[in-house]
Amino acid sequence: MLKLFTSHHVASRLRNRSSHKLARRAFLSTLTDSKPTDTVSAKPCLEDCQTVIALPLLRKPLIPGFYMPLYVKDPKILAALQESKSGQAPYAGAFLLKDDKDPSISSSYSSFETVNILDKLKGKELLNKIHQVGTLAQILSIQGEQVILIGRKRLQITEMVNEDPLTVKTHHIKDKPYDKKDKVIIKATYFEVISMLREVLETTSLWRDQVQTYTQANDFNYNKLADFGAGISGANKHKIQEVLEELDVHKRLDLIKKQVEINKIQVFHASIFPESAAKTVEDKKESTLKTVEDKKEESGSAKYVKKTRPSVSADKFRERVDIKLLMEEIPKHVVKVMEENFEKLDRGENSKSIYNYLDWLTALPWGKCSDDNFDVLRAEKILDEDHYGLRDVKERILEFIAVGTLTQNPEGKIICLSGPPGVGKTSIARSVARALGRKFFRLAVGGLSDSSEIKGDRRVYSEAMPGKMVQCLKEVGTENPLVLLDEIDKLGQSRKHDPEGALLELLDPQQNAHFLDYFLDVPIDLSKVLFVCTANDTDLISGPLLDRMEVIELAGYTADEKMHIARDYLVKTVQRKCGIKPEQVDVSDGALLFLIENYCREAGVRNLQKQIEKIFRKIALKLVRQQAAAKEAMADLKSSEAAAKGSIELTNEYLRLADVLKVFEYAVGGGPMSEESREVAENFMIDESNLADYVGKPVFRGERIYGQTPVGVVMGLAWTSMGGSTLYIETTFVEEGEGKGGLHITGHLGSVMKESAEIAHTVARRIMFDKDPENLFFANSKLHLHVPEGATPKDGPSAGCTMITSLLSLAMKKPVRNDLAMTGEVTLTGRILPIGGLKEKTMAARRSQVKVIIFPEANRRDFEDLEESVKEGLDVHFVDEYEQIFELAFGYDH
Ligand SMILES: Nc1ncnc2c1ncn2[C@@H]1O[C@H](COP(=O)(O)OP(=O)(O)OP(=O)(O)O)[C@@H](O)[C@H]1O
Repeated sequence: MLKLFTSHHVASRLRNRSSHKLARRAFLSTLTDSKPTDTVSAKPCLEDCQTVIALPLLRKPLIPGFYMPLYVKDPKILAALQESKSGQAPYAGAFLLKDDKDPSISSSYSSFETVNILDKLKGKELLNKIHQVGTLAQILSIQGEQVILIGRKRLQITEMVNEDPLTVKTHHIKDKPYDKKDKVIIKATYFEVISMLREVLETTSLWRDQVQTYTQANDFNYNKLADFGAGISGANKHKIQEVLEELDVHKRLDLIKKQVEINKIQVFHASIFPESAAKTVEDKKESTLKTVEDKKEESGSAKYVKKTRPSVSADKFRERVDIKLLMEEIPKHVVKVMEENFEKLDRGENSKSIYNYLDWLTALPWGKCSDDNFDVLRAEKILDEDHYGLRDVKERILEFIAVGTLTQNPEGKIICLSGPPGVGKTSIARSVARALGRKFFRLAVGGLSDSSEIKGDRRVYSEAMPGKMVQCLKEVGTENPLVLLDEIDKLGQSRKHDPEGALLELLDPQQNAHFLDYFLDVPIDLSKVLFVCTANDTDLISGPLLDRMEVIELAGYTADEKMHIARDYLVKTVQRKCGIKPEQVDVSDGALLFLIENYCREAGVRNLQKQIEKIFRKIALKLVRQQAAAKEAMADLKSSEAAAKGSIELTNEYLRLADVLKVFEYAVGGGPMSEESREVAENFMIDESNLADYVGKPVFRGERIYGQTPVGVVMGLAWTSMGGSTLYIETTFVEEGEGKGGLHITGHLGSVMKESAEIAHTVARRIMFDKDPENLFFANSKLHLHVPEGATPKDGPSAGCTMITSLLSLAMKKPVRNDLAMTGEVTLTGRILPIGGLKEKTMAARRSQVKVIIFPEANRRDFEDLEESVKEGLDVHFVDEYEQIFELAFGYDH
């Protein structure tokens, strides 16, 4: 079931957010484009920017390629920066402050400000306090007091030009050229650093965030790698300044190597000395090096280092959220909570739970949404590309997208895709996400019995975790993913833990804009999430949940549809997944049809897919065996050839093996296949004759038990959550005696079906009496009515007409026509009432070679709405009264 849900709050939330979003877009487009924007279009070549305003940095130097937000309070400086930005040279100089121990300086910035002490220090005094080597920084944006810079080049101050604001003349320093002969060593170090950085990035998500704020990841050379490494290594500011000042590329790479190594050790250290790791470990790094190495050896596991929790100061988290904060993307109440926890870390309260908490809180994609794509034509193409048929479902999804196009707001109901297994519910939801350009997340709610899975744990114990929705947002990295709530009809029951209540809160537009996860303990906005649900049986979904959904039924596929799906989708996908080239295997239509009809009589295509996978796995194995045999034989021949010192003649067998090998190398390695090789390639042709070699003998036992239906047996049609199915109603005579008339019922029937059988007995008796008052069969016969397969529970009223027919057949000793099936509820007066699951029942009848079907008149419209391929070749009758059924079932000539 596909449920597309957006809150009616969405519109207003989007409106509120739109200004931020615009700001974010503008910001990102500037970030990703290092070329000048409109306002800086006349910017001169970097080389010309020699005279710049000097901005002191307190926390760390600005590395070329990285962004840095600043908070500038001095209006004079702001005006100067503004002037630079809109003028010819949108640049400033960023220089690390040498000494930050001066309390007057430290107290002048809040926990989120990088630093602004320009109003405290001026002119020469300031000049003396900053490092002379810094960075030429492009001014990307200025919003109020917030300035965003991106590092471009290294600079060295040569003289002061102006005192207030401090303006300096600089020269751009270049890396030392390296000798060609050093290139090999540099290259080796380069690769070493790359592999170490890879390891570091696996270690912690904190550094991964920093990578995202780097602009030149696609354009790496030795120099840039060293800078990049410095930016993400987590080194302290003095080390980074050292890297900034180091112009020898090899030495710079070496510095990074060392730094990354130290950080890995720091991670390890935090794992074995958690309490001491709480304090700043910078100073301890070098001294603990030895101890850690010893412990590493003791544990004998290098991997251990990777898996452990790094000790970080609040700065790491601050860095993670700095830009989001500047863009006001994080709600104020969350900022407040973050700040409180940062302060706890600053005070040294470095408990695992604070770390964990902040790790989640700061990692959420506050304000970050993927842009919805409401291009209907593109969406249609994607849906058709991924799925055959499913006309109604696709139409409904396109309607939803069309509404989004007109309103720029994907408001709609939650869509619930309901149908038997394997009809494509999950995969269509995935396609919708692809069509809309949203991230996809599948949340299996089947069997879920504890609301904490959705709402998270309270942070009363250290292993507490947030709920699935928070995990989802962190994983997808956007606030507007498409979340598939899979198998919502199988939600577990628990009064105490009430998972349904948690789901209602999640799906309710009134509540989910302020969804409260117990672990996060701050409301989060889930109104932009698009919820889609799936279910096999919507009857099992509780009323309040179902009320919020718009159900779209996926009834199952006809044999013809399955053929298309198998040939055009399943075979191609499975073949690709098994690494087999299309020209190597040909599965004939006949084989596919045989599979469909004799191996997988199901509503969906799940089993069909499994059978096709079986075929291709067997072929893959054959190919691999061939290759191994060919290689072995070739090696043998080569060695005997060598033994004979060239005197051996290549036999035909050798040549054949060599060809097979070439062919195989093509198949496995994807190399070009020569024409010659192609000829000897073993092409696998799968048809009806050899299908059993791949998938075994047909396992399917037909639903049809009787070739010729005997007296007292009639075929009915049933609906189950697995799709439609045929079922027989059998009645037999037990004993006769005056006044002994009665009915014994078996077959694991539910109460409704049992009542139905009693009604059928009464109606059949009346009909018999009307037709032949002399006939006392029902009055004097004890009868037994059974519905095979006795182990399967059955219920529902729709077998009423089938039961009456079965009883009358026995009473008249006349079998019904052989190719007949029927369904319909019957009242005591013999009127026929409508049934559900008409499409599934029709398809089940087709699968059992039924030619004539009797449906209630009230279902005529449902039948007419079916696709032609489902209706084709069937003789369908619609009836209001049982009398009409009597005519159809017994009024035939033998
Ligand atoms: N109309 C279709 N066209 C192409 N492939 C299809 C179609 N319907 C189903 N499939 C394929 O069949 C397989 C099973 O589908 P899927 O897992 O989406 O079924 P489902 O309805 O979600 O089943 P379940 O209820 O068991 O989760 C998938 O590989 C899917 O791509």
